[in-house]
Amino acid sequence: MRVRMLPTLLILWAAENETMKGKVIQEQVVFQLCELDVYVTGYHLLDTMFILMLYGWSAIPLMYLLSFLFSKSSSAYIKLVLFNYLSGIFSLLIDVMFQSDAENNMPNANRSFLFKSLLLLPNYNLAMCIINYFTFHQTKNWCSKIMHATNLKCDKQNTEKSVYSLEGQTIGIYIIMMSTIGVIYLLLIFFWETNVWKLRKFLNQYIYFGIYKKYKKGKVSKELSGECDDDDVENERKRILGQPLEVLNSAVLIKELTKIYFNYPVVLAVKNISVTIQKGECFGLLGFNGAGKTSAFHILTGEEIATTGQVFIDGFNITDNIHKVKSRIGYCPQTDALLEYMTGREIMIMYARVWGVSEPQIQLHVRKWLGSLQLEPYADRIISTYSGGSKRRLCTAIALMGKPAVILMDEPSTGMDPVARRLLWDAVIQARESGKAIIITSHRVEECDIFCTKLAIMVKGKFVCLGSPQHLKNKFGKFYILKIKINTDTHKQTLDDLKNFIMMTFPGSTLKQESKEILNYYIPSTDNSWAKVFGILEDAKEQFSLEDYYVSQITLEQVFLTFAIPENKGLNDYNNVP
Ligand SMILES: Nc1ncnc2c1ncn2[C@@H]1O[C@H](COP(=O)(O)OP(=O)(O)OP(=O)(O)O)[C@@H](O)[C@H]1O
Repeated sequence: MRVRMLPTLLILWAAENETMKGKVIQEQVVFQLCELDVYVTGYHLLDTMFILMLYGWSAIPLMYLLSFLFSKSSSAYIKLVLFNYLSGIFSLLIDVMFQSDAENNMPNANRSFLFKSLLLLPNYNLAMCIINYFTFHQTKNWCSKIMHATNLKCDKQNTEKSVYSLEGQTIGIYIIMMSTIGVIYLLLIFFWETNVWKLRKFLNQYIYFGIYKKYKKGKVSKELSGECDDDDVENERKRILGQPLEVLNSAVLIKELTKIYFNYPVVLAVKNISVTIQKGECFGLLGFNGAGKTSAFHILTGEEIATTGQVFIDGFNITDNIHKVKSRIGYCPQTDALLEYMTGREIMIMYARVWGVSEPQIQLHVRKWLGSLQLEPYADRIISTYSGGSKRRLCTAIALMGKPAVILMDEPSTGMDPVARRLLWDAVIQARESGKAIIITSHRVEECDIFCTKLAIMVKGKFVCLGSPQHLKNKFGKFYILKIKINTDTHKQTLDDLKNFIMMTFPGSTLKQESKEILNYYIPSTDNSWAKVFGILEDAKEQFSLEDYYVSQITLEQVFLTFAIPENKGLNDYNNVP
């Protein structure tokens, strides 16, 4: 048994590794090592190749099918490699144990079921092909040499039959099984690919959510009501609910979108959000870690199913027309989705073809996008050699190229240096101005301030504010930032007088920071026009011999940070602003 198992296991190892070319080389090395000429001499090499090709035909679809069980590629890779090794080894052990143990008490029906089940495993079929092929030819060989061997079945019936026959120790049944299960697994993949979306939709929207709603009625009506304290968010919601789809006529329409992860414990990631994004608009989704941005984003890209609510992209409902929607979006995911063994130019050409750019135009089109993100110098290098920032730039170029109606970018500037970031901003502004709708998530608030025309800040799955960056700054930043640079030789009494002057002239102001040279105040903007503030400070500059002063509006980042304090309901309270 050991003699039969060793080459078989080695060949299994060879067959499971990497490319077909690699397999053939490994296989020849194994045959040479084990001195198994029977697999390579004469036309036998063709038989061996045929067996290995059928193994690939059946194993690859099975691995693809099983990969749906995993959400992470790394764990899928490790577990499927283990599955391959173990299924090969154990199926063979089971076969050998039960075939050789005649006194086994297992009923025949069970034994037959067990063997039939093993035939569904490509590794078992491969192993049996290899073993039986060897045994068949070796027996034939010995029979031709030792004419009257007593313990060998050297009768004509045995020696003249084909190795592909279905009787005795031959490989016919295993060849048929590998061919058949390859087709079956491919059909299952096709069925899964075409129906998984409907199945997930049914499970999420009707089964899981139905049960959840039944047992958590109070929580659902409280958390998922969609009502919001902020008037902009509330007005947008009412506008969307009150108008028909045709009137809203938006590139992206998100209507009462909710996402619940039905794990343990259940997570309400997105809670009834509504917003429209028009063509030529760039919508920035801001929020702290865990706010629900990525969940909302994944629904827009079709990676996740919405639990309730609707999303329309370019007029198509994402839940009913996922394939049409996918062909209308450009997507730059958070993790670089690149084929690492292609060059930058090759991958761009591939995507240009996917987008349907005509062949004569492809080179020009690709050159334009490579140039716009300054990727030309690396264009002919393999992607795995790119730096993190260059990979992000390539992902951005792929998302922006072609003719998508909507572009989705998940933290596109992560890992980019300031120059690359500028290029990205220019490219996004250009795409926006060409009439595309862009949705972007970013932790860089200043970035959203530059190119977003509309912003929403998400906190615990809900929008807490909505509007243009300037609108948000005006609305939530009801104070100015005043920085006063004092002379280093200013007397302490003069400094105290200056502080009293500011407090008296701008009641309600707060001294946020004080250093040897700089006083940093937040002063209320209500009742204090820019002209009035500058007029007062010009006088104060003379009176207190100030070196300089600087008045500015609150930054978007400071607006964003006000939402970091959960109890900060009065967002105009600048004592809470960091
Ligand atoms: N697949 C998942 N299964 C269960 N819970 C999830 C899953 N994905 C996200 N969550 C949970 O949903 C909530 C929102 O997560 P999400 O990733 O959408 O937030 P985010 O705003 O994108 O955060 P970050 O800025 O860190 O990417 C979190 O509580 C998170 O733990």
